[in-house]
Amino acid sequence: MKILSVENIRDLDAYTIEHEPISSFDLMERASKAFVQWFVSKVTSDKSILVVAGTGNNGGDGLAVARMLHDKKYQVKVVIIGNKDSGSDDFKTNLKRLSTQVFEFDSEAKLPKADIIIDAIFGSGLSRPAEGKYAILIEQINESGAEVASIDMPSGLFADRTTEGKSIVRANATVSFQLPKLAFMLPETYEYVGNWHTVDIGLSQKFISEQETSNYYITASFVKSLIKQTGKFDHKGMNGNALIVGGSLGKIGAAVLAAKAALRSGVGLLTVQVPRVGNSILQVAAPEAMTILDDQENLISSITSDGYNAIAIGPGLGTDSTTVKALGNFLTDYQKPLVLDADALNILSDNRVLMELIPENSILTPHPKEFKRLLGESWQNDFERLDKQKELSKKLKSIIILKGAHSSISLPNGEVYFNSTGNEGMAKGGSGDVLTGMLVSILGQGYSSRDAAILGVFLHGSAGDFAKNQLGSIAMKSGDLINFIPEAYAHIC
Ligand SMILES: NC(=O)C1=CN([C@@H]2O[C@H](COP(=O)(O)OP(=O)(O)OC[C@H]3O[C@@H](n4cnc5c(N)ncnc54)[C@H](OP(=O)(O)O)[C@@H]3O)[C@@H](O)[C@H]2O)[C@@H](O)CC1
Ligand SMILES: [K+]
Repeated sequence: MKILSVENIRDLDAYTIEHEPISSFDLMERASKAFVQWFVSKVTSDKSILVVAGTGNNGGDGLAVARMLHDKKYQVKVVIIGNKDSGSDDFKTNLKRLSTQVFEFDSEAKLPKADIIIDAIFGSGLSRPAEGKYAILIEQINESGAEVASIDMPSGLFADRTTEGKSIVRANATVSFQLPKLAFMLPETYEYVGNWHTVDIGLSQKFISEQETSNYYITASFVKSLIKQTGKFDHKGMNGNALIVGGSLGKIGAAVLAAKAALRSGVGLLTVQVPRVGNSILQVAAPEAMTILDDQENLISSITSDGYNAIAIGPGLGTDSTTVKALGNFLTDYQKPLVLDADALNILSDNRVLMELIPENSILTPHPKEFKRLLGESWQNDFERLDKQKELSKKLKSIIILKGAHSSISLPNGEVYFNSTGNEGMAKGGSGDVLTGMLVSILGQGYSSRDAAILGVFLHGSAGDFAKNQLGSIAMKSGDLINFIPEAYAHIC
């Protein structure tokens, strides 16, 4: 699913109005109806509602929503902020059609009490940070103790650039029209956006398909379209031959998690290269995998490269100088895309000349701290972090999976795919090792690096969602993710 800029969204509205054709008022009716449909599925009619409306089209939506909820027997009050006489045409028409109580905002008075506030002050038309009486109103909403549902955007938050200042509505939920906004993907906006949803309001699919964008939101149907069909005459050689290099004394578990995840993700043959200390642990924990033993007892001192379709390096690897040397020697000769995680990334960050040796189209999977080390610098806000991620992907000609809520997958061509699966229960040690195993397994089956990254990240998150459903986010552990990989596959195959 594309994530469009505010300019594109405005043009999309205009195009739909002209070409469907539909009047702007009727489009607003459709949008408001979609919001109301979502709202009534969540909120019972015994709750008191306060709609807080600006005088643009977001405010127009708010007034239409107030009318529709009133018709459905909800108790609704409306507070308007701004000059009604200079409001948008559709705002004015909706004001005329409204028969509920309407108050004008008075910054000296208290807001009427309500269980739920519907926030319709500003949407995508925000042109500057909220100040003055708008900031006072937003603070009153945030302090009210009511649950807040925002229409299209939390008022005061910019959709596709960073918002200076803190006068932003803190919504429990945001219902966005048709497409998600870039701001929804970034951790720093979560406290304002809350849980977000999109509702279909029939904006032109033709126009959307013609728009150029570098930002995408990964949907299940998109992931489904990437899956290769398997056949009756497949044999293990056709499903690839992958190698995982990792483990050191005390960290063999990381290699085990990666190996088990790889085996559950469809690879035909799997070999794990571990220090000698890891041999029996691996052979018992993952008997389907073969092992290659390093000469060293407790760490990796050389890396083999012969005959594999895909290689992952990193889980539990450690950063001993012998291992650093081994990685350097390996990278000097090896040309095919790799999966690089955990200590492999830490070694690269500490030995930056090695970064130039990363093969094109490799997949790097840092969490934010590892990303910062890899980048060698910090960022002011999440939008800047995203730009830096794109730049680093281009520079390294590799894919970077920046892990977190809505993990972002940046490609060397500048595109970024944001993940739609996963949950807070996955923020535990070992979760990244599971992802690495899944990625190398999928890459080994002949998927391109891009498709492997998208598939792996989506399925990993989806396995996490199934695990949370069954076990709860507190009790689930990273090893549990592996048990739910089959359900994640079943969901999209
Ligand atoms: N178009 C369509 O067909 C559809 C649109 N839809 C809905 O329309 C919304 C977009 O509507 P919109 O473009 O009218 O912008 P909106 O967010 O209401 O605000 C604009 C007003 O706020 C003002 N303003 C801005 N910043 C300010 C500030 N800091 N402090 C004070 N004032 C400020 C700004 O003033 P100006 O910048 O011109 O000075 C202008 O007066 C969209 O989010 C969705 O909800 C849906 O119904 C689907 C169909
Ligand atoms: K809003």
